[in-house]
Amino acid sequence: MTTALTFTKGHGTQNDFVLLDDRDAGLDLTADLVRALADRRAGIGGDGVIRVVRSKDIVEGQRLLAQEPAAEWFMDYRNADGSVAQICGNGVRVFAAFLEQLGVATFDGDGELVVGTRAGVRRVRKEDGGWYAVDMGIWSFPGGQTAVAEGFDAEVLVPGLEVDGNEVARPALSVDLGNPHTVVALASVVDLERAELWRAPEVVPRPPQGTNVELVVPLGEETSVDGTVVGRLRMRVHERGVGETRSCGTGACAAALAVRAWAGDGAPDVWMVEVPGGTLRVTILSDGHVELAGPAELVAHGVTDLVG
Ligand SMILES: N[C@H](CCC[C@H](N)C(=O)O)C(=O)O
Repeated sequence: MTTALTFTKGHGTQNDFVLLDDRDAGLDLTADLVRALADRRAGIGGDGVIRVVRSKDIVEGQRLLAQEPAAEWFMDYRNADGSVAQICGNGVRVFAAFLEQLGVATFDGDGELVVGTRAGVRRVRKEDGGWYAVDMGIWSFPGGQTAVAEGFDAEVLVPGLEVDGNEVARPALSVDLGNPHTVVALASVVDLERAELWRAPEVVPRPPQGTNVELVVPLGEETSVDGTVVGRLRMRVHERGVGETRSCGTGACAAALAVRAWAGDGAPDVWMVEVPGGTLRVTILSDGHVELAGPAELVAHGVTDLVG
């Protein structure tokens, strides 16, 4: 006998998720159940599944409770293929919106909501225009200063961008946002659109835990009304454990960090990242953190018999 399972559907710039309220920690979220929920034909459909659980009720959350301020709620994020990922930037914003809808979001005196993830705690603020801004924490270039100086530490073969029938090994820069990313610059938006991301790009050397691959085209800089120089870039992404998605928050951070590194000194710290599902704002902070801002929408609520 199946037990009905309530769910909420949400997205951040069309990176979409099935959200589950597991405040009583009674759900056994198996990889099979994740795949069934995320299936766009036989299930509800999503790039990922997000479970709301108390930090005290999940091992990865318990270790966070020793930190101040404690994150009462933990975002248990899973990719559509059932794999576990450390962090999901678009997902954190949608998770915060879901907590608000459940009536359990506690923004502190500084207007911050602290949530737990497998990559550590993440701090969320709401902006006047309705966007959520998330401190995505400390980032790094796993290839170190050598990779930054040379501009790359990997190569990527992009499907659909062969030259005279031959695959082209394109230089790429690895970026760690708590989850792995590999960023490739393309010469034009025409190439960006030509890439056939229904096939996985090949990354050399192959990262042992896989990687999210971002294809980027820098679009220049502009000066905003407050005088801030803002960079713009366009991006498509092939996500680890999913395939091509319409957006990737940690991927947008990785893309901005790579493009700024390639642009060298004097490049902007604020980037507007155009993804197929919308636009995100990335702000590279002086304390080694990076901030991701963008919308979060909850679009449906329902009951499913898919309980595994
Ligand atoms: N869509 C997510 C990234 C999921 C990354 C996941 N595919 C992985 O295995 O790291 C985001 O907005 O950051």
